[in-house]
Amino acid sequence: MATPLSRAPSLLLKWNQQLHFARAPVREGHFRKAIENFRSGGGESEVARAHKFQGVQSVQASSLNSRSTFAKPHLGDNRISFSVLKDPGPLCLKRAPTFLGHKRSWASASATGTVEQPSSQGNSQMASPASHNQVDGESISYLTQAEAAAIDETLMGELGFSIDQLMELAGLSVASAIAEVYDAKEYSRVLVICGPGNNGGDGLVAARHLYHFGYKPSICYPKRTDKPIYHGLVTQLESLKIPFVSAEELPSKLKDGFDLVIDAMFGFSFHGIPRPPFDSLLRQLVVPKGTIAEEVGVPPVVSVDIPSGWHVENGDTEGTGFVPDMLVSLTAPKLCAKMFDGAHHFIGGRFVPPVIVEKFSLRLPRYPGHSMCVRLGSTNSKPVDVAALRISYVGFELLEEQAKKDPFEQFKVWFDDAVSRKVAEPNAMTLATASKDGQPSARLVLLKGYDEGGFVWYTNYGSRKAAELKANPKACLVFFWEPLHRSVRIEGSVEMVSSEESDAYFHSRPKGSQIGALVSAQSSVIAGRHVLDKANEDLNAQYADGKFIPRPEHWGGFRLTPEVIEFWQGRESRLHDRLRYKRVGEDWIIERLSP
Ligand SMILES: NC(=O)C1=CN([C@@H]2O[C@H](COP(=O)(O)OP(=O)(O)OC[C@H]3O[C@@H](n4cnc5c(N)ncnc54)[C@H](O)[C@@H]3O)[C@@H](O)[C@H]2O)[C@H](O)CC1
Ligand SMILES: [K+]
Repeated sequence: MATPLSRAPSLLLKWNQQLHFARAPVREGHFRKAIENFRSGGGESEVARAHKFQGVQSVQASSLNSRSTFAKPHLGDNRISFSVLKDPGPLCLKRAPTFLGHKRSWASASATGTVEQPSSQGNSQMASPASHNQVDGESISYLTQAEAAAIDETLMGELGFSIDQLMELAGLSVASAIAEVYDAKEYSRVLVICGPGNNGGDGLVAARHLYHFGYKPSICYPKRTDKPIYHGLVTQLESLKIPFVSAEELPSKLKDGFDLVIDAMFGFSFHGIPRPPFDSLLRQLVVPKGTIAEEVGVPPVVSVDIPSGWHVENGDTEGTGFVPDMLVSLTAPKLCAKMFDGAHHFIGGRFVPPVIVEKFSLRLPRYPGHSMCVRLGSTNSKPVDVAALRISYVGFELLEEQAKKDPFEQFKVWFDDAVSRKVAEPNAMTLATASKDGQPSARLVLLKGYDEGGFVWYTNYGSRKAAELKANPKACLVFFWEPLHRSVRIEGSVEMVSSEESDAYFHSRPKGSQIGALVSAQSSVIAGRHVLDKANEDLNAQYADGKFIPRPEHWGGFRLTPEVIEFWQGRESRLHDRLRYKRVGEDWIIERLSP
């Protein structure tokens, strides 16, 4: 059923920048006539061809069917907005030379757009010029190649910016975004691969900022541009003793020399397919499907503005398989960013003045605080197929001949592996308990010690888990060490640790945590955060000047004495290794379980 006009979704069609539209003075009457022509000409095949012509993947061919109605077309600079009776969704239209009887100007005129739901504020008939390219509730603009270049030109023309300035801000944004995601201690060795244009310049600037942030950058800059700005950037890096390495000197597995790679090869002026040596450099950044980056020696990759080698508007049209882990879009994302489904997408370039925002009808996210970058939500409009989320567990095994006879020794081997592989919180474990009548509950707690006597954690004795353990002193602990594809499951009976043990641990904790234990009546309902803040403030005042804080009676440890410990090692094709240790008297027997 057609939507009543008053509630019609509004639509903004943006004319393709490559067209000659601007040369023809267009009047509203012309447009009306064009639309009529378009409709009476039978839109279907035209639309389908337009879709192909534009190669814009996000636009599906959809026709202006008989239910479509246009009202009050509004002509902007190079935009046309109007209301249409049509379900929300993407729309594309094209009309060939006779469109307006104005052959030269309108040849191959085409337009794409997205039909929006009317805003709750009303004005459903007319889209605001700033409302194009909305995605996923995060309404931001995605730029064509021509728009990106036009924004740059305007910034450096009538707005008086210099390229050095913009590049400095772009490079600083990239370094700031990297620092938000990749810790300088863990990802210190950063390889910055720079291309011949301004994207490469952004990489050189980012490398300098990363150095000052505490990283250890190296630069691969195989095609240097002979211009003063680039000479200056190179001199600045050399003065910091930042090494320059040739493409030939790089290890074939980049992971052998670097913890992180910055791809600053090509930005929005890229065309065609990458020429040497960038073609082979890019191949070194590809993680083949079905493999794990770490195992094929590819460190995480951060792309500046565009994943290099991708078509600026259509993405990885060459099927290179290159997908960076992080993309830092500059000014506004380019259309190809819609196809980016890596883990982190940021925008940088907090210098866009309102006049640019208006001129190009930009929608940009708000930057938090004083930050130079802002994280975007997922731009991937595909719904997550949870059932399809799977990784291949390759590289480890757990065979009987390798396993220790004693499960505590085996646990130590795996726990130490998890620590040395820098698993985040390797001592985090799920503790499952059950009430007396069998209602299970589970939560994460931290292991604070283990030996042959059992596995120990501390908590509030008034909490739900403590109550359940009192009523039913049996529990299960589960560890999951994802990077190693390992899990350990421990079942047994639980008892409170001695008060001496609890005292000793309590007083080893930082003062803030000791006071925290006094503040919280864990699992009880409270009126608001202020209750905690107030109690915390009072107790801090009470125990100022290093005064001894006694362990509250309601706080202490539990120890689980295991009867069963199972070690699970993920293996290929779901044929995992499972070894179960069962206590039999003083000994342990080991059984292999089917995966
Ligand atoms: N407004 C901003 O946000 C700013 C962004 N900046 C960055 O500048 C780039 C665009 O820079 P530009 O110099 O125009 O182009 P590129 O860096 O993309 O590269 C052009 C460079 O590459 C060569 N080239 C093109 N295609 C190929 C190919 N197939 N194989 C090999 N080489 C190729 C071409 O010849 C040129 O030499 C933008 O993306 C941002 O990163 C500015 O720093 C500041 C303002
Ligand atoms: K790039």
